[in-house]
Amino acid sequence: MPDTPPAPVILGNEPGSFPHSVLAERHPAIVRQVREAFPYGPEQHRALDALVESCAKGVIEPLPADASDGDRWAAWGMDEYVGRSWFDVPWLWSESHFYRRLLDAVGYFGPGPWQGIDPFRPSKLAELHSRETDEELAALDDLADRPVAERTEALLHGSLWGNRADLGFRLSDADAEARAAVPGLVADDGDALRRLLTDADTLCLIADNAGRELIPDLLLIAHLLAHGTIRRAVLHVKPYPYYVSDATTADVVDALRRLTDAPGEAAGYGRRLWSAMADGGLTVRAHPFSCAPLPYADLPDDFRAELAAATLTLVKGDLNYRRLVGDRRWPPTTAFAEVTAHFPGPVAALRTLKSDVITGLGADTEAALVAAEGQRWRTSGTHALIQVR
Ligand SMILES: O=P(O)(O)OC[C@H]1O[C@](O)(CO)[C@@H](O)[C@@H]1O
Repeated sequence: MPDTPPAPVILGNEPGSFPHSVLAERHPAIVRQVREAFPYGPEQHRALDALVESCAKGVIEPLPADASDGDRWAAWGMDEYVGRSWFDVPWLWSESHFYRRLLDAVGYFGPGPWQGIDPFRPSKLAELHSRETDEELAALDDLADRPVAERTEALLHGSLWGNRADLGFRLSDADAEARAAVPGLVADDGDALRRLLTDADTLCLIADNAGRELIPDLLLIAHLLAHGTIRRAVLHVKPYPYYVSDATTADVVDALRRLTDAPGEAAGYGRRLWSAMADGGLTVRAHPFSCAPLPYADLPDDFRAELAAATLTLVKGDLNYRRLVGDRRWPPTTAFAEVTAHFPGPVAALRTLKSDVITGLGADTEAALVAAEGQRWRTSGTHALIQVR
C-alpha cells in the first residue's frame, strides 16, 4: 500500500465497543433465533449450548479432525488462533468463524438429515415475501416510462439502500429500519461509477444480503444487461449461509422465482435474468474465499485473476467494505484509493455504514457527522456511500 501505514486491526475485546457487543450480545441472540426457527434435536441443542458457552467464556477450539475444510481454515489462520479467546483475535476472523461453528452445530455440513438446511432460511423467506418487497417491486411499474439514465440511477440507489435490509443488523438494532435514511451520501463517487458503467464488458457484483438487498441487485443487473450497458455479469454469492442474511445460490433462485411470479414489470426483469442465466449473460459463483475470515488483500490467485479481468467489481455492503479496505481503525480521511490499491481491477463500494470502519471521507464531512452524532453515524445504518477506485 503506497503511503498509508496500516492502522491497528479491530479486535472485539474492548467492553462497550461495537465489535464487543456483536460478540457478546448479537451472537447469542442469533443462536436463540436459530433454535426457534427449526425443531432441532437434542444433539443440535447441546452443540448450540456449547457454542454459546465457548464464545462467552471459552477459547477457539480446533475444527473436528474430519472437517472437509480443515486445510482451508488452517490456511486462513486457524492454528494461530486456536486456544485464544474469541474476543482477542481479529474481529473479522472471530465473527466469520462463529458462522462456520454455528452451521456445524446444527448439522449443516452433515452427514445427516440436517445437511444443507440453511438455519436462516425462514427469516430470509419472510423478508422476500414481505409487504415491503411487494412495494419495492410495484415501484418498477412507475419507473417503466422514465428515461434509461433515470432508471439506472433509481436502480443503483435501490441496490445501495437495499443494504439497509440486513437481518443480523436488525437483531441488535430493531429500530434501524424505521429511522429515516439520512439524505445525501457521506462520500459520493457516483459520477466515476457511471463512467465505469458505460459500455462495459464484465461486471462482477460481490453480493451481500439475500431478500431485500439481492432483489434490487438483480434488478440492476437485469437493467444493465437489457440496455447493453454491460455485456455480462458475474454474481458472487456465499458458498454457505453466513452473517445471517448473506445470499447463497439458493437465495438467488428464491429471488428469481419471486420476481418471475410477481405482477407487473417485475416479472419481465425476472424472466430476462432467468434467460441470462441460461445463455451465460449472468453467471453465479460461490467461491470458498467469499466466506473467508480475511480481507480482500489476501485474495487467492484464481479469484484475483477473475476480478482482474472484470471491467468493474461492485462490492456490496458493510462486511464486504470491511474486507475491501481492511478491518482496521483507519482515520476516516484515509484515502480510499490507497487502502484499495491491492484490488486487482476497478472497484466500487456501495455500502450503508454499519460498523466502525470508514475511509475516504472529507475532513469537513467527518467533522459535521461527529458534531451531529458523536460516533453513532459509523454504525447506525442510516448513512451510505459510493466510493470508486
Ligand atoms: O450485511 P452487511 O451490510 O454486510 O452488514 C453486516 C454487518 O453486520 C455486522 O455483523 C455487525 O454490524 C458487521 O460485522 C457486518 O459488517
